[in-house]
Amino acid sequence: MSVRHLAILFALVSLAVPFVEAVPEFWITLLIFIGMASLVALGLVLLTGVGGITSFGQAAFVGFGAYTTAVLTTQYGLSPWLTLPLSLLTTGLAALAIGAVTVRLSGHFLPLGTIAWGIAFYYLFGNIQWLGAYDGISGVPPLELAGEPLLTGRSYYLVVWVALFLAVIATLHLLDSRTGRAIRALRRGAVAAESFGVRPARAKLLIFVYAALLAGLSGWLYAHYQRAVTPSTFGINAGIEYLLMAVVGGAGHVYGAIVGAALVILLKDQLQDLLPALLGQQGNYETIVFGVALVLVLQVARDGLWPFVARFLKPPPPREIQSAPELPRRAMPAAGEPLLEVQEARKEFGGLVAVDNLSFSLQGGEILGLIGPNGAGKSTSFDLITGVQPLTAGGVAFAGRTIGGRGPEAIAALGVARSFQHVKLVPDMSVLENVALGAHLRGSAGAVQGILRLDRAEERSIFAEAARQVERVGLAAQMHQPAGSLALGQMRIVEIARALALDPALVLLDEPAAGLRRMEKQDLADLLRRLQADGMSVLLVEHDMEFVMGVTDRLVVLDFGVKIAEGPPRQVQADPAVQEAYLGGVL
Ligand SMILES: Nc1ncnc2c1ncn2[C@@H]1O[C@H](COP(=O)(O)OP(=O)(O)OP(=O)(O)O)[C@@H](O)[C@H]1O
Repeated sequence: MSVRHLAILFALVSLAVPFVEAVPEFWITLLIFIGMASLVALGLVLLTGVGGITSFGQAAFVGFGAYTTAVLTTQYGLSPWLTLPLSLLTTGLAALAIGAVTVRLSGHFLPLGTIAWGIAFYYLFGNIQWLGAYDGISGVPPLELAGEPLLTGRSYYLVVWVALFLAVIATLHLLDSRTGRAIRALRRGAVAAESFGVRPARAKLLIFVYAALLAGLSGWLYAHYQRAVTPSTFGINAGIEYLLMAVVGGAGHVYGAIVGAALVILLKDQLQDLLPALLGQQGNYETIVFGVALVLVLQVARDGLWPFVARFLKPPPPREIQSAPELPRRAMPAAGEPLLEVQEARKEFGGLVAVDNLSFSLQGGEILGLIGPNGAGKSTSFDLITGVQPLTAGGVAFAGRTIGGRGPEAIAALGVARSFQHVKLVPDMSVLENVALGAHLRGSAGAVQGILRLDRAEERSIFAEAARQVERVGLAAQMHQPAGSLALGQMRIVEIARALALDPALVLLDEPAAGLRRMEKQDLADLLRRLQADGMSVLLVEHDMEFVMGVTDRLVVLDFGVKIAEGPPRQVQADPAVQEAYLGGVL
């Protein structure tokens, strides 16, 4: 059975539950809570599991959704269905404001930030008199459907679970879209994603707001089910429980959210009776058990429980490549015209001058080698050209435009693509999907189009292009394998395919031949010559001198950040200063 079949079966069975008389009311209540919690956990799967943003404060957004509808229905007499968009709007705006500050935090400051506002909102809800202070708001009206109030658990159950299934479908669609690829790429660090046009702060804010909206929806459902709201439901304890659900179920796996929510809620229900009976006194002991469980899960099964379930299921079939209209191509610069001009570029790291007033130029259709001993400043030069590192002084111009000082996305948009010395692929994404990320800037579909599946035509074109580039670099046989399963040398070639998917005028390749066998190096040299014949320019950093000598038109040699030679390969090879820099060993 495949994941898809299991999901459909599960959906059918769960939607049939309220119609089965034999299911006790008590179970219906538990299942309603599982459904509402799954919505929050689903947001966390995207936010924490996929996007790498650990949030302890998600319960506060449940509170925003719940309080908005409680206030609007009890104090202003609005109909509950009318308050749904307003609850989502309030939650979304709150998330935009909080997220704009939070997602920019790095390392442990980010989860700490979420704890801080998780606690802050609990006290805020509890101290505002018109929100009922710590007593909260009661008398929230029930939802009505076709004029009938949904007062029974069985009728409410369907609303909750239909909302959950719609949210699952929306999240699956989002992940399988241009935006989803960008979000998944971000977890492995922002540099590669940025170099292909993803704006990390924007993408992170997007999933922050998306996760908050799911939490707000859960809060809206909660308010009309419980018919009352109190701040204690939306405190930091609840925030920790939601995170536990996502982690136990398998942060990063959409269906793990439901598994985790079910497990935590069922366990909590049992432990709340069992532990006080065992210990002989009342108390929230289940919180301690949850803490221990979280630590154990992180030790034993970092990916949560879903991968254990998925092991028994048929893996999804490889993505089908359908014929689709080609994406628009960029006009290549004229051969021999100046394309890249590096002017007195300087980069200091503290007291260390990594690149020292470096100037060189590269022409359209040229393959230029940037060589030099270890630590000479080659990779730093790449970072300066592609905007990954800001220049300390000097400038860089590309196709007549100043690019020094611009961000990596803006430079990528002009047609500059690169590979990295330390491979930066998303290991659990297929080779094809990794390469498709390279075409990010050639598409335009946003998150909403992705969720509504209005992006299919563009996605077909992006994947057809990605497949072409994978074939172009000779990795057709590995196209559907996870990128992380390839040998290091092949991963470097995948990075070239990803760079080509951007349709660049200039590709910067950082040690592409490292880890390749002799035949593979020959294939790579042939590929570079074919790219050149197509009008592309290449800036190449490479330690394999035989390869460099065979493929480049010209060389620039760096030593301690300073250019010590420049010219045709044979002339540079004979240069005494270059021989000296390499201690006579390599050249
Ligand atoms: N982010 C950084 N912070 C501090 N120093 C750095 C940083 N990046 C590079 N350096 C230093 O700058 C110098 C140039 O490094 P760079 O990686 O550009 O050299 P390279 O020529 O690419 O070397 P290799 O061939 O070994 O990759 C080195 O001394 C390195 O330690």
